[in-house]
Amino acid sequence: MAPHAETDVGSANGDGPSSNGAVASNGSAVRPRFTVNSPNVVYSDAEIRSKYTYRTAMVTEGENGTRVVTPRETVYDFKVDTKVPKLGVMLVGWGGNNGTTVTAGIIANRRGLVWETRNGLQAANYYGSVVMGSTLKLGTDAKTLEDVNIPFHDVLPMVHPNDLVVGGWDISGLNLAEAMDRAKVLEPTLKALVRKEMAEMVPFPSIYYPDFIAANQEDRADNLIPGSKACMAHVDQIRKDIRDFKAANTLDKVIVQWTANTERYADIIPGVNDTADNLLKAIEAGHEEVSPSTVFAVACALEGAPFINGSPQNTFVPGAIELAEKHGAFIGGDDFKSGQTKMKSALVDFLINAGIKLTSIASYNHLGNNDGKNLSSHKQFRSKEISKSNVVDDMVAANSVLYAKDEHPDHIVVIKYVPAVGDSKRAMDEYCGEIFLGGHQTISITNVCEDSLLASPLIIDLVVVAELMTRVQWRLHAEGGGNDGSAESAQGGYKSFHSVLSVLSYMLKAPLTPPGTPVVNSLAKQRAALANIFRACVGLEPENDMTLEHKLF
Ligand SMILES: NC(=O)c1ccc[n+]([C@@H]2O[C@H](COP(=O)([O-])OP(=O)(O)OC[C@H]3O[C@@H](n4cnc5c(N)ncnc54)[C@H](O)[C@@H]3O)[C@@H](O)[C@H]2O)c1
Ligand SMILES: O=P([O-])([O-])O[C@@H]1[C@@H](O)[C@H](O)[C@@H](O)[C@H](O)[C@@H]1O
Repeated sequence: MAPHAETDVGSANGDGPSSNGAVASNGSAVRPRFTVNSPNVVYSDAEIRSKYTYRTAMVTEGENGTRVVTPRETVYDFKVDTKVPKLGVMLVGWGGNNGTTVTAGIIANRRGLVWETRNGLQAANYYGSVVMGSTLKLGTDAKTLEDVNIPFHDVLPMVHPNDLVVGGWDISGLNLAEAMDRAKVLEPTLKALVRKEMAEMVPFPSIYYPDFIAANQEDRADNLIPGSKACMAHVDQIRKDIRDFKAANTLDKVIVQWTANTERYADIIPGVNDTADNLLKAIEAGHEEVSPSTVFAVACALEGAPFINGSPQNTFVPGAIELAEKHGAFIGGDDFKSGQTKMKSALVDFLINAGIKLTSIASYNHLGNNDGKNLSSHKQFRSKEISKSNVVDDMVAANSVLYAKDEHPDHIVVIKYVPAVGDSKRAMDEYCGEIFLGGHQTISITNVCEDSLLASPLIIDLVVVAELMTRVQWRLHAEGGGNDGSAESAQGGYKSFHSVLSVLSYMLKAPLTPPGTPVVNSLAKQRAALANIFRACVGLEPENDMTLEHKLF
């Protein structure tokens, strides 16, 4: 089999629809699973259009130190293209633990595999994926007044992960079956079932600039595009790989995700990576401070392929962000939020919103996979330390009752490499807080889980949501303009969301947001933003949890 093969494309276990309302197969417009009965929502063969009133409140200084709060309404039109594309995902670092695990997981789900474990039979599932494993309240049953919940995946037409065509690059040339063995994540019985297919998959050669990842990775770097620093030939080769992969698999779209080793931070140097033009010139000139992940980001922006960074380094230097904006290409990052940080962004939100003064967080974790090995090098650990450390800042800053300006809880992050525990990440956290009248509360958490089995569903969610966002457009609604497209010219054209997809924040430790806009770290708020933006696209109000129907009668 030729190199760069991918997982085959098939329907969801052959037993029914494979995407939201996917009464049609991949690559054609699909009928939604529900319709919204409102004059603000219009369905056509190819689109769902909604008129949505976004309600916020603006606060100004009033007299005598009071504040004045003025409710504000902005009316938007949203438009969702309901054609679910045939989608490819190209992983940078495909032969790593995450890359092999997510690929095997998709094959296992697509084929509806069941395998034997010491605890009995295990069937493939998408647990840990918000899109595939969680639900969303659609409304209240008109007769019983009970909640009606639907799979998150059904709120809008989305790609089904079973239909993803997976490929990618790796500096290690092992085929995916050998790489899966090296990863030591999956049960032998599952590996046996997917081995044949995985053995036919071989990553594209990749770019390797030894200064950016740990020296201990050198011995696996045997599948390389020649050259050890950034150059336009590397950008061009990556663009060509994307195009070839797209053509070979007759794909409508490709999304690229970095799940390769954590790199060291790149220095931000004026004239080198501070603007789009300077970054392109720096690559042209072979500047040593341009990282491989930034070269991938540049190639994707020029190719118009969404690019998501699942590692903590500053891939998105200012020039890379500006380049994506210029080309209207979508980007998202940084660093998959899989275990310890996910707990933290939920727990700290709870503690501070409960009025408990969090005074310290001590976070340790050790792991023995190749990620841990790479992070045992100081500069790479430093990237991770940064992404894991800023995740409570906004929650602390929002509570002026508990914290004075610039006051922060103590927060340390330690990661150690312990080869014997393999992919099983062990995280130990101690949260200390001050309670009523000088009392103290200490919460200790131990979290043991397979690192790659946590990260793989996030890779899927990031791809599915990012793809959907390429099909959502908006414009300000002009009074008198219809929602059916008839008065379109009078209202100005539709445009896409900002290039920086902060809507992906739920899946990422250090969410990238459009320049100058705030970062939201609270897990609950991140999920609400995701769900409510999707609801707005079908003309539904945000879920408000007031349940007045159960209180006022
Ligand atoms: N697993 C998790 O829970 C989790 C959570 C957050 C972030 N991450 C990040 O995801 C990344 C991947 O994790 P993993 O466990 O799969 O690591 P891994 O070391 O098993 O895999 C990384 C792969 O990237 C390859 N690689 C390195 N540089 C490359 C380059 N320039 N081009 C192409 N391939 C390259 C390596 O050969 C390796 O196969 C790491 O940066 C890790 O920090 C993982
Ligand atoms: O997502 P999370 O559990 O907070 O963070 C994890 C770290 O604790 C771990 O050391 C690292 O190797 C993983 O890649 C991941 O970043």
